[in-house]
Amino acid sequence: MAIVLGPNQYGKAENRLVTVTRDGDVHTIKDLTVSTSLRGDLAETHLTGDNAAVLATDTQKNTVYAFAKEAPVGEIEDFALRLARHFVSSQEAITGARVLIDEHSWQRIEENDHSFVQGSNEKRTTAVTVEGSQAWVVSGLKDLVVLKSTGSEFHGFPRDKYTTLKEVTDRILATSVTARWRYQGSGIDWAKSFSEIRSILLRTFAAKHSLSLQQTLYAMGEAVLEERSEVAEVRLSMPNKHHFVVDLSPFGLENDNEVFYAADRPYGLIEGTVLRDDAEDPGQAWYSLPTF
Ligand SMILES: O=c1[nH]c(=O)c2[nH]c(=O)[nH]c2[nH]1
Repeated sequence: MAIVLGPNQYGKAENRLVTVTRDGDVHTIKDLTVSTSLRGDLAETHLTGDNAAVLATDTQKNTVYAFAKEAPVGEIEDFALRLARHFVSSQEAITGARVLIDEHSWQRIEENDHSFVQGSNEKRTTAVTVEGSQAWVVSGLKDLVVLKSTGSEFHGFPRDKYTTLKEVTDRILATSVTARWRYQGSGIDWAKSFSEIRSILLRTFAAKHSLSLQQTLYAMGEAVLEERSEVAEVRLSMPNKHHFVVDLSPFGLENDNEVFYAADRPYGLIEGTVLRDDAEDPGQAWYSLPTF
């Protein structure tokens, strides 16, 4: 029996980067959390502590900030691609790089040129992987919280001796959507694609009469694939943010689906992938991202 080093990567996680771009007096800000990780011939540092191949995580952090100055950050996908390609092309030992970026939202305060209010907690995301000359872009969003106050039912599930859940034909359906979609093809307008996919997800959540959150999840992924040819695969993670009808009968009151207890845990966690059956195999890079 021999003990060997398995897959490994290293980098600087969650660099907080804010840029201010000035067009005369009008400022624009970008607020990003950038994580880098590198892979390659890194056995020596693990086995002997020889760091000749180790581009320090501190250097990776500095590169993120320097790149933000040297050229406009632009769309997060382009910034991530630039960084990942730089690490792979400039370091002989490094054969692969992954750059994850979350973009936090700020909105301009009224007509003010340089004051902003933080938007919701929703983030736009990207995960770019470069291996040699190949690149994969998986973009998405997280913490997109949505609720519909009707148009949702849940019944027909098995009843065993532990089942207490009532069947319902009208309930609140609420979730916090994490979506990741894998791009295929080239020449993609990242900003336009993002905003159209986001509105497809919202529109489908709202319009689809739901018999289960699973059905809603599939419909949301299916709609993205039907409308956006640049997307090969969509992964969705959707916690069921339960809203329980409060029993008001002890107070002699009838609750006609009007008063709810919004539970924060435990929550049902519904996760799934919707894909084209002829999508090209993305290889290891996609599969080694977090599954959902
Ligand atoms: O849409 C739902 N899917 C479930 O799997 C489930 N399970 C549950 O208790 N409530 C719900 N709702």
